[in-house]
Amino acid sequence: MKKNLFIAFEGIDGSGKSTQVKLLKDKLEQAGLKVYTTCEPTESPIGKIIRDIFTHKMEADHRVIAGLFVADRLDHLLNKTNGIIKMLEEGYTVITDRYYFSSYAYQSTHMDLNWVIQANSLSANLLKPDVNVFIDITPEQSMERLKKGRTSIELYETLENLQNVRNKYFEVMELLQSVEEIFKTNGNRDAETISNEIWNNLERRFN
Ligand SMILES: Nc1ncnc2c1ncn2[C@@H]1O[C@H](COP(=O)(O)OP(=O)(O)O)[C@@H](O)[C@H]1O
Ligand SMILES: Cc1cn([C@H]2C[C@H](O)[C@@H](COP(=O)(O)OP(=O)(O)O)O2)c(=O)[nH]c1=O
Repeated sequence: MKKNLFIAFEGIDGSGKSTQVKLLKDKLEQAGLKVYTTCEPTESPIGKIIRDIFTHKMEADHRVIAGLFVADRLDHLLNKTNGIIKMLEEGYTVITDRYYFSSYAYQSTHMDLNWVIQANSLSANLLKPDVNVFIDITPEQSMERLKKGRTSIELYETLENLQNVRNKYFEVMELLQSVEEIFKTNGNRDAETISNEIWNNLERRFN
């Protein structure tokens, strides 16, 4: 293993992204790599505004939310202290829980997909993931898991919206299949099985 990769996890809410990020981090560290895990919305002040909107502490139009994600993502990449580009330069393998495919899927359920892709083009031109890992679960499974683990339901967490978002993910993955590396995995299996499948797919990419 020599190359340090940038890996993005994608999927609807509750698909198991953070579980899989952790399992992959453990495997990569056991293989001797330095691993930096991160997420969007980020922990930055812009990310905090987004979280406040999602938890209903603030209100904002969907177009404002789309713009905030564009800014949050650019800071995620370019931040001089812990930006993804800096961490890659320092030799870390970087795993992010969500990246621009999340905007393509979630924001395009409320506005034009091409606008969302254009608005994120600065990020896409700066850094494309070596692989986007898409974990697929049904919106019904998602709602089941969210109900178990949450005390409140966030802005986009309704059955109908998650159905739309999942459809958008498939639409945009097809649209961009020639320019993006995408690995799809069935998230309706036990976490270890999914993790092993992801590992089998990723291992060769490090050589
Ligand atoms: N493969 C799986 N099968 C069943 N439940 C899972 C699986 N992976 C994660 N979970 C559970 O589903 C919930 C959401 O998982 P999480 O990893 O936080 O998803 P996400 O980061 O995509 O929202 C958590 O309660 C987690 O324990
Ligand atoms: C990164 C990103 C997230 N989101 C949404 C998806 C989630 O509903 C919400 C919070 O993301 P996240 O904390 O990853 O939620 P979960 O763990 O439930 O998947 O932000 C967007 O709408 N656009 C984006 O670009």
